[in-house]
Amino acid sequence: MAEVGGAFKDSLTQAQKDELHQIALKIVADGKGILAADESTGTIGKRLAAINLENNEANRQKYRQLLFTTPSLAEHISGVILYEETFHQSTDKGEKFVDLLVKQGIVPGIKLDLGVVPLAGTIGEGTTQGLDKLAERAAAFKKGGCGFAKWRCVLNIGTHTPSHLGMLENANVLARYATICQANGLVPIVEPEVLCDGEHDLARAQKVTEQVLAFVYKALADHHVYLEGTLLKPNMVTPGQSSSSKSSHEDIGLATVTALRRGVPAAVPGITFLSGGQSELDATANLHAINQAPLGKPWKLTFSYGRALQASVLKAWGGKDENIPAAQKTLLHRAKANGDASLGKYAGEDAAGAAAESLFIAKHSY
Ligand SMILES: O=P(O)(O)OC[C@H]1O[C@](O)(COP(=O)(O)O)[C@@H](O)[C@@H]1O
Repeated sequence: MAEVGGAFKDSLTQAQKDELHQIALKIVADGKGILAADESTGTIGKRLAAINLENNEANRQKYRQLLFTTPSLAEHISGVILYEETFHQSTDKGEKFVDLLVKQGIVPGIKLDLGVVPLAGTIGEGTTQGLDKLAERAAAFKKGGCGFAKWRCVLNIGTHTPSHLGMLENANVLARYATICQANGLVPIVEPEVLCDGEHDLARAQKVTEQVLAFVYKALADHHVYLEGTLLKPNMVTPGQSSSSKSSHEDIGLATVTALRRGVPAAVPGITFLSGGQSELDATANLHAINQAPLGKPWKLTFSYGRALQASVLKAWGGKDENIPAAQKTLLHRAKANGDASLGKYAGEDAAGAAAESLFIAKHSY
């Protein structure tokens, strides 16, 4: 298509679109989801501190090696998001992590954003930086074997937030990132995370999520983003962590799918939720309830969890070599539970152990 309405020049060839669409479909294949292992150095430091390990490059490599060498990982994991340092790392035997993942049929992805910075003139809101030289970086990661990317924006619910400016700016930066990714052959995962900090109830969380999604998809349309070659990584709609009202998994499933149906075009192939500090068991049960919600769902609904896939793995490992097989077994167990939940076929499990612990950290600055 050369020009439409005199103002649009399609910048992607059909072959580019087909490639992006195929990658997106592979990531949301039935019963599979994403392992978000892209914690930046500061964030992984907090995870390692919990098991008394020093946050140095050797320990970060050791931990990521444990994750990526898990036998049968690809049964329920279709994509892994990497941090830049991890992208350059290899196993002890010298195999690049990226190659190891590709060999297993897992699509490697890369976190392209460079973190949240304050948005001047707002009440504590932020925007996400990293657009400078983004095309060059995206091209290099594509060449190095990545098939997708991630960019996280953060919005918070308060009496006066998110503001119009906060929603507009974050939607726009996500759209700019998305076009740059697509031009360079990477499927952009668009992540507008509405944090669960606060006393708000389920209805407010739903309304804010709907508004944020409306801004995001308006911006993606304005920037001519090819939706079939994107994925969305949203929060689930839950009451605020400090809310006095508690909601059932079914309520959360219904509120989440209702908000998504109002804001996410059917052209988007898949929605891969973040876990946002929910306990492992809640994140799995809520994903199951979302897939069970009695409403039409034109997209795949699966997981892209960081904490809710890794918390009990870290505990089982504890930094000790002899615990690696047990930790890998734990990862496989959680991946399977979430894979089942993405099909609405999670049978539940014992609430014992680490999986039931809340992973929420108030005012968590990433
Ligand atoms: O602040 P960072 O280091 O970029 O990490 C943010 C984390 O948030 C996520 O987007 C979602 O993680 P959770 O599932 O733990 O909420 C991860 O992909 C990522 O590791």
